[in-house]
Amino acid sequence: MSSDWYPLLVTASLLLSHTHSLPRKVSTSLSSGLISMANSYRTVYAFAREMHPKTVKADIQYGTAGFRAKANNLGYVMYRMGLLAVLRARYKRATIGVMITASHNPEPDNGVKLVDPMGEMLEQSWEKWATKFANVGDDQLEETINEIIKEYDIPMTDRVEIVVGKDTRPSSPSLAKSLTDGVLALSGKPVDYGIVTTPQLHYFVVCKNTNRKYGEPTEEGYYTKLTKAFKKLRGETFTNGSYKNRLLYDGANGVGAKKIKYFQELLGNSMKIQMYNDAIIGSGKLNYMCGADYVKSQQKFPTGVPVEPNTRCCSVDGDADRLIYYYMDENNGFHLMDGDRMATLIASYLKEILEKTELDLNLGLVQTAYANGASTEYISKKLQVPVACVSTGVKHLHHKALDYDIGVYFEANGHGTVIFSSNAKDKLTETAKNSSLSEERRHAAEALLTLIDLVNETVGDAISDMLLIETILHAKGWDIQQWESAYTDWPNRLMKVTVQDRNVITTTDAERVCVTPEGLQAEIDALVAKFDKGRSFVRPSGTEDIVRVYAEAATREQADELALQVARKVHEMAGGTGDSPQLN
Ligand SMILES: CC(=O)N[C@H]1[C@@H](OP(=O)(O)O)O[C@H](CO)[C@@H](O)[C@@H]1O
Ligand SMILES: [Mg+2]
Repeated sequence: MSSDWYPLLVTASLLLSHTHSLPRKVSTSLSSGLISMANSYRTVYAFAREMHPKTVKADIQYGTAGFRAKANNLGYVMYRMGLLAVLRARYKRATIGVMITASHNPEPDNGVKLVDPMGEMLEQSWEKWATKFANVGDDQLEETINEIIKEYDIPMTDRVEIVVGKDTRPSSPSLAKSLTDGVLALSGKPVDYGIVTTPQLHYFVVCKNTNRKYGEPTEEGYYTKLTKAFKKLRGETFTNGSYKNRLLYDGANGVGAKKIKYFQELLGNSMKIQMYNDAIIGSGKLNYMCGADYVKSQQKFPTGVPVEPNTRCCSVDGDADRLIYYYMDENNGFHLMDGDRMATLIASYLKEILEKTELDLNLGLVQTAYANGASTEYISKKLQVPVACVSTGVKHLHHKALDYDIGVYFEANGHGTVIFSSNAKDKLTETAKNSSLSEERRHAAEALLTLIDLVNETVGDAISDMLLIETILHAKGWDIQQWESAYTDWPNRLMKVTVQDRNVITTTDAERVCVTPEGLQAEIDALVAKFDKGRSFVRPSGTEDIVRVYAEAATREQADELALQVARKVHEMAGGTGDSPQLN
């Protein structure tokens, strides 16, 4: 297939996209001169590249969360992702999303990830194309575009929409401009939603690709859908038993702080959310000593939130797709309620309500190897809900959760959601409508249907998850201590090891078994065997240039010691750099 025609479009759209900044007269003569200029398309194409030239020699890799780097190194990557998004959209004949964010990373960083038509992360087989697009020289870009068009036989005539969102980082607007230039260069139609949370962006993409069946593709549509469901489930009584409808909320000085204001307004008295860490009114920096990642990884109370003993608090991360709950007890003891806790609470509640519907729908929970062993044991043995373990990264969890009628998935770091199959939705709708069934069955089905509207099924969504957790605690009449009492976490420790090349570590069995370097797994097994309740695994990070070591054991000291010994083994056998690992 010849694709020699597309530079014509490039010429046209670039001229059009840049004419807005030209004086009217010049602009008109440029537009009318398009055809005669067709032969000089290469110059125009080069002009686009000159505006976004490749500035970094070193290769970067499309990882677990797309590309992440220092923001000032990302302009050309954005431009190229704009090109790729259009190609992907044409191939899928659907709207594709692009989110500009570096999530929980520091403010000077930024990043980009593509969102597939049904809200999934970019399909794995295209990750290598994303990596290739980002790394080829400017002069190979055109050839690379031709190559992908040929490989997938991409129809290049459709006018496709690319939905763009960004977080609050100061670098985001100019990066969005580079991205948009890429979209326009291939005659795509960029739809810029401005500053939104990552899960809002996923929601817009799905709304558009389902012809609005999933909801209205607007911010207002999103707020209305979630708050309406929340209020319906809460009913007229806002407190219940030990449950109080007051929550301290840490917005991480990011988009999560901006957007919670709409919820505060729409929820009225049904839920009192007291927001802290809003950079707009305070002076705090994005994710700095606050936010979900800080709280989870440091196991510390964030700055900027007042310490009130035994009061329920939560933190979201920089793009509001992760959520962590916690509280401080009266002895200043910090208690963390992470993704495993949320997953088990949600799965247990869904199981309860599902039983009342008497429907034959299968419910399952998906975790990664980082899930605390106590949570896995509790949910599989006590609650008898099947648990699957998959590789790190939301795409793996989401994919596995599709195997169930109701699939709950969470990473321990607080990223997760629930997805419902169309079979589940159909059966619930039938049951809710069937007047010959008992009131209890019908009510349970109706409650579950409302709950589906409260959940952002497209991706883990901190605010939607928070409303879901609040709904469940309200229904059970629980305070945060009652929620915590379900099980006791095994002490655990996460460590990082720096090595020359992290890819020398390869794994299998959902990353729980190390395949190379040869002999390392046997060493880990021997170390684990020395510890009571010991468990440990190692894997190369997908977002940082390090190897992660995880260890669990019966006591804190033992967990620390096991992690340290495994980390030292990794350092020794996998080309460690710098000093031998130490506990910090
Ligand atoms: C142990 C851990 O928390 N790993 C995180 C981290 O991935 P790594 O591949 O471990 O760097 O970032 C991912 C993207 O945010 C997230 O999905 C994952 O859970
Ligand atoms: Mg995030």
